[in-house]
Amino acid sequence: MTKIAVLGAGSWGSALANRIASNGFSTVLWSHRAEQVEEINQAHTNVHYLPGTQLHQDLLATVDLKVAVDNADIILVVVPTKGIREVAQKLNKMLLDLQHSAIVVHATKGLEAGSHKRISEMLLEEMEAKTYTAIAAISGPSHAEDVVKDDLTAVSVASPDLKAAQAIQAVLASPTFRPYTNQDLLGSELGGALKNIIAIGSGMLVGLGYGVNAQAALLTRGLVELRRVGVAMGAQAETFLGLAGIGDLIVTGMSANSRNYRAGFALGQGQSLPEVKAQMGMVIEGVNTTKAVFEYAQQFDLEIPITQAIYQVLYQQADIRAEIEALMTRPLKSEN
Ligand SMILES: NC(=O)C1=CN([C@@H]2O[C@H](COP(=O)(O)OP(=O)(O)OC[C@H]3O[C@@H](n4cnc5c(N)ncnc54)[C@H](OP(=O)(O)O)[C@@H]3O)[C@@H](O)[C@H]2O)C=CC1
Ligand SMILES: O=C(CO)COP(=O)(O)O
Repeated sequence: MTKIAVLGAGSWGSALANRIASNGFSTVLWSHRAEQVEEINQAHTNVHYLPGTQLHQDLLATVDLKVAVDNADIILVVVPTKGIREVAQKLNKMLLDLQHSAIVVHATKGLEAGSHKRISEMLLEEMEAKTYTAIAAISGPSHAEDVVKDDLTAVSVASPDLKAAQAIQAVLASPTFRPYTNQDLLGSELGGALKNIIAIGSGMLVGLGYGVNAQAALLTRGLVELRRVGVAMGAQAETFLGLAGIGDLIVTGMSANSRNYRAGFALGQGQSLPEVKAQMGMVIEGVNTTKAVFEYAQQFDLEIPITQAIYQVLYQQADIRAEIEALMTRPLKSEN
């Protein structure tokens, strides 16, 4: 029987594990917190990360990484960007000890602070080639809160290895959850990571009281920046018109389920970044990714005025209204 291990029991790891367990696959969710494992196995809930959700009763949680990954066909890594290297190192050691290899797929949406590296680049650096048969990424518009309610969702499963992407597609798919394969791993990862910056900006606009015209302008011009940075990093331009690009930009930029949007909203309402982080209790990936992209664009002289404005607000305590005014009064130019 196909076995799937999911590493990381936050909102998205739990929702994906629940999705796969609901399809009847043997699914083991690894958490580094013993009390959370007990809650999932006994009450079938994960109240902190998915309040009000009843998880599938066959979903097994464990703190033992060996139990999770032993004989797993697919290993899904869903911890925040800053935890990726630590988890990849543990996974690598365990797979070497077990003399086992699997398809390794991640669903994390960020860039590493400092190095500007993508998640798959970090996985490849931390894991020996004999521990994985393929590397892939799940991306696209998919809030955990909606997926656990079986709201209709489509995602992309990206890997240069089409057969691996199809294997992942098969374990996730249901009449309410439709994964598409995509071979542009780089573009899919970048779309998922970079849209978080613009989602913070969209939340700021709504927090300040601006309307849908403003949001549409921001998302559209934000997409231009995503594509510009993505193509400079080696992505295919058309990926940004797909689920991992505009799809995810719409969902995170328009929905109060998004942590990045909610963070921006609270900043727009006048809260400070430390206050917002303390209250969220979940990862806000776009904050570090804004810095990573700001630095990358400076290094390669890319024009990304919206991202630069959001960077100024997050890292230089710039006034949001002043940044908006500066953006709106830049020299007039052609759209393309
Ligand atoms: N939430 C969503 O709807 C979606 C999220 N994503 C992406 O998925 C990734 C994870 O997000 P999400 O699930 O929301 O995050 P959460 O903040 O909800 O949960 C993160 C989980 O990872 C655990 N964790 C963190 N570091 C480590 C580590 N070093 N070792 C083991 N476990 C660790 C946390 O444990 P602890 O409780 O101890 O902190 C927590 O269980 C992010 O990159 C996000 O952008 C993508 C699509 C949808
Ligand atoms: O990427 C996501 C949905 O596709 C989740 O975004 P947030 O991390 O902002 O909630």
